[in-house]
Amino acid sequence: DWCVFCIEQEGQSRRSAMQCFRFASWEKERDKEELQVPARSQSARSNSSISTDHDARRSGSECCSLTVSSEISVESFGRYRQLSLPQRPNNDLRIFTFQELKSATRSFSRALMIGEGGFGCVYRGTIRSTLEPRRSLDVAIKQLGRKGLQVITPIL
Ligand SMILES: Nc1ncnc2c1ncn2[C@@H]1O[C@H](COP(=O)(O)OP(=O)(O)OP(=O)(O)O)[C@@H](O)[C@H]1O
Repeated sequence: DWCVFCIEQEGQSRRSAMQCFRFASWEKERDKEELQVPARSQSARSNSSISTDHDARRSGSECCSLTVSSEISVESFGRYRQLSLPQRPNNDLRIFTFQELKSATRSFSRALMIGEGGFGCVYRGTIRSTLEPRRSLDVAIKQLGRKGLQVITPIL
């Protein structure tokens, strides 16, 4: 019911932004486990390390990185509510379903694993550009692992 993600721009500092979003259980029931990725916005602009596929097209970079977990329970994350950002229905975030990310990484195939950090494994994936649907974007998708949750605990 929670997703954590970070967005990174190729060629810049790896650790740039990490935020938590809460997803209501009814959304899950409707297969709406979603990951929100900042698109072009004022707030995104103010953080130069956040990458969007619009920006990617402008900069020539086609790489961004996401972190997602499908296994985190409400119980285990309930105490981290203070980290969540309000859902902003009118924002310009791009939303991915968990299913899309799963497909992009061929069910988080080990063959597509490109690295592992303290919070989980990173996979190479391919998603469609919203601006040009026929265009594919290479992305790095990070899946938050249980080890990652253990890392979060002492910080809070
Ligand atoms: N956008 C990316 N493009 C290519 N490889 C990446 C990308 N993001 C991560 N990786 C690979 O995955 C590895 C782990 O990345 P990750 O971001 O998880 O590292 P970390 O910052 O040490 O982890 P954490 O933030 O979880 O502590 C990297 O060392 C790199 O090899």
